[in-house]
Amino acid sequence: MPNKPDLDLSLYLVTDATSEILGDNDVCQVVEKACKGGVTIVQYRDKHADTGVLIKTASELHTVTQKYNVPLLINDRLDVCLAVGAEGVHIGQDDTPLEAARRILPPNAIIGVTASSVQEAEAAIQGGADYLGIGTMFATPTKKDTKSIIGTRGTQEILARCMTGTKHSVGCVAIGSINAANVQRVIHQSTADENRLSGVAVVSAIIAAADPQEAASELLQRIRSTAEKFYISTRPGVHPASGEVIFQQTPGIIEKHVSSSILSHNMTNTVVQNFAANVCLATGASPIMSLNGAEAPDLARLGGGLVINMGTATADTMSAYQAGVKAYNAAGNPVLLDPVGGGATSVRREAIRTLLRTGFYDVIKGNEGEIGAVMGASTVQQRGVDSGPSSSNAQQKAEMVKSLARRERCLVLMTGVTDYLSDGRRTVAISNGSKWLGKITGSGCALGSVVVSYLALHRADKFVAAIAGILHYELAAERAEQNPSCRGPGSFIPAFIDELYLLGQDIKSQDVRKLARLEFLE
Ligand SMILES: Nc1ncnc2c1ncn2[C@@H]1O[C@H](COP(=O)(O)OP(=O)(O)OP(=O)(O)O)[C@@H](O)[C@H]1O
Ligand SMILES: Cc1ncsc1CCO
Repeated sequence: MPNKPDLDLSLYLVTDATSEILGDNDVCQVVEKACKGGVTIVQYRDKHADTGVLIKTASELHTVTQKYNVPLLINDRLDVCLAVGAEGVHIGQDDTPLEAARRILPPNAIIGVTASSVQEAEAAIQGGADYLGIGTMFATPTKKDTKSIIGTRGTQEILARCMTGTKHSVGCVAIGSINAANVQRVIHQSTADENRLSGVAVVSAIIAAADPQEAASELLQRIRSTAEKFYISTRPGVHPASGEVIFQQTPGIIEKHVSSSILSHNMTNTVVQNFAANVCLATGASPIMSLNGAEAPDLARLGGGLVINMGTATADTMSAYQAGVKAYNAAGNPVLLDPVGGGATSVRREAIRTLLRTGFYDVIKGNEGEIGAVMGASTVQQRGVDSGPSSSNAQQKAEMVKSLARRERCLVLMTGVTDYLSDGRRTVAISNGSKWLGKITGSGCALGSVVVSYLALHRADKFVAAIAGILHYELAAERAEQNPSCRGPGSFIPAFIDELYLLGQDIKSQDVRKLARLEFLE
């Protein structure tokens, strides 16, 4: 056995010998294709074959994996590992105990351990496991004896407590029904602060694929692009922009947006379609109001952002939203979720759960009732789409956005007389805007359409991008209110559209620092 290699757990392939998954393919040929596609580690698992067959197959597999410099681990069977000189083993909680395995195998053997709970994970780390296989992520047809389905929340809890990602800890891969469609959200939603998965383990997503090489290569590309999608501000050593820097950057970002024609794809409600499209145009974006899920993949590749606004959701639009978020996640372009009326009915609460399960979001935006509904702990009972009276103070609202931002790994924007925005690290209160925004329908929805195109345009720091979009919107609203033509909500609307456009033209001559009522909160 060579020295223990630096483990690259990015794409971890677990083999399967059953006819439902492997069909009549040869496992060595499938693994070879998968290695060509980029799998970084392979585990040979066959719970039923005789020892002789296991050793023969493991030996053949080892010849393949060595060719690609990929470590081969054997599931459960230390004897097979020793017999073929594989790089290590993976053991479950009911298999050979970790310390026994350590005694039996050579010192450089890789030993991975399955963990379904914080306790199991802590014990495995204490015992010197080289990595953890965390799961079961989702119910999986390849493993009938699934002890516990823990989902992304359970994985996040384990990662948070085990301090993965620090140099004192071990790598972690998630396992259980992970495939190309859900891999990005699995990585994104499992992350707890700096603690994140080192990769994912898959079985049928590669073994049962028509083309295992292509399946592996697509998975690896999605895994790597998701890793890059993490906020720059949370990367160690990168100092997030704050205060002065934001004021300095905002006019330039707004000016760039005004002449960008960046795509703002809206899967929005039937009430605000026209208003939101006009708001987008006035800010310099190019709107498309399309609820056709079938065209989402093409639109997702155009470099813009997507709004999913549940205002007039139906069963049909729900499937369009799901197609939309999947397409934009896959393309790596931003998605904003606006859970309109989320706190009003049980149907909407269920829709939120479905959408959070389907993909991941760069921004979750809503009024207090809606943000409460996403948190699963409503602070106000919504009467329809409006928020309802609030009993939370400023500090509680700031806490709400911050904790949801940390939980969902995204920006959270809670609108109202004062808006609260957080990326889980930085939180600001923005008190610009006009009272008339609260008296017209769709002002929150249209703000979402603007924020998403700012995110698509300014990729360096989503938090700064969102602030630029909010200020463009709210400073224009202030100017519209001051315009003599504005006598109430009706005449406010055309004045507002005008000012969105005009502010874009003269932003460079404005002192944003003076105009913005923006307070940084701890
Ligand atoms: N009284 C107010 N003063 C200043 N700005 C306001 C006021 N009320 C709302 N706004 C602004 O209006 C925008 C929309 O916020 P609001 O909370 O009303 O959204 P919403 O309830 O989701 O709206 P809708 O469902 O009609 O789209 C935000 O930019 C917010 O700051
Ligand atoms: C009034 C209304 N009803 C469903 S969506 C919507 C627009 C504001 O949210």
